[in-house]
Amino acid sequence: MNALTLPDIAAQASRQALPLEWVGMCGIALPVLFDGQRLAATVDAGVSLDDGNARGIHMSRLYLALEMLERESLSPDLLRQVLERFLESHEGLADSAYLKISADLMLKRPALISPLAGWKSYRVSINARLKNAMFHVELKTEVPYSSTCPCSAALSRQLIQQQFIDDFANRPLQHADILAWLGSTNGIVATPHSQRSQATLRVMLDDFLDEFPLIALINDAEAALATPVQTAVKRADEQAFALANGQNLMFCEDAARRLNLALKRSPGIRAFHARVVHAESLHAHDAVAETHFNWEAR
Ligand SMILES: Nc1nc2c(ncn2[C@@H]2O[C@H](COP(=O)(O)OP(=O)(O)OP(=O)(O)O)[C@@H](O)[C@H]2O)c(=O)[nH]1
Repeated sequence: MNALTLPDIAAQASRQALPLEWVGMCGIALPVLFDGQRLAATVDAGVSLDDGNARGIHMSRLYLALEMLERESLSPDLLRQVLERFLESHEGLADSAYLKISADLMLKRPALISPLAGWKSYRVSINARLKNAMFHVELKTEVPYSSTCPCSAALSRQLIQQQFIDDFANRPLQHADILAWLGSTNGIVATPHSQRSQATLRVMLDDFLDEFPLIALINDAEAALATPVQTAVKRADEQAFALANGQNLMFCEDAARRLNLALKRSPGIRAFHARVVHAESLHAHDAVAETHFNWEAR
């Protein structure tokens, strides 16, 4: 054998003629560009191996095609180009191409009242496929928020009413006394439980979008829930957060319905699936709700 001739096992015939649905690489480290940020992403890249007689695909060709993602900002068109490159480099072997990009997107968020701001990190992934010449792209993200139980709030109010009856029985009601009582611990003898909650959103995008509406999706979800977790917080911000929670008491069902309405109004989305998880402080288990729209059509 000539020293320059390298064995090419992938080019050999397969011992067992069998096509494969997905072959590729998972967890490739890649710095990608999105909305002016450089994100440390991990990428899964694959194709179908439709030629059952071929031993293997050419991993390096997929890997090298990913270089395009380093130079240009992520967009539907860029992902489609990468997937087309996957198929061109596997002509006769593969009919379908797949790409998944996962990263943490950092967004700077202002405080509710004070002139402060801080960063929030959102787990995002973009899942694209080119199959039967059809291009599909799905966005996934996770939005953390706070939820206060409406039932617990009602039960607490009832106890506060009972305390009021006990404390003011047979006494004339004086404005100043009531005001002082409202500011005392007796005026809030019971408090409703709240929980750190998370919405996981998956959306299928309309065809021919110029850019990924990821930030709009996160903003729309946070606006609908009205109680996103905060970054920089002074007492004035904490008080505003308490008010926001009190004005937006939510079971997990309420949160799912809010998201359903918001995502239907959000532009560029043709199908979605939302799952909310309220990490209960009443129980050691979670309260969970799911909702979707056009999702079976994916
Ligand atoms: N198909 C396949 N390749 C693997 C696997 N694990 C490692 N590789 C290696 O990935 C490397 C790159 O594969 P190719 O893209 O076919 O490399 P190449 O033959 O030099 O490149 P081309 O000339 O473009 O085909 C090879 O050295 C393979 O041995 C595997 O499970 N499947």
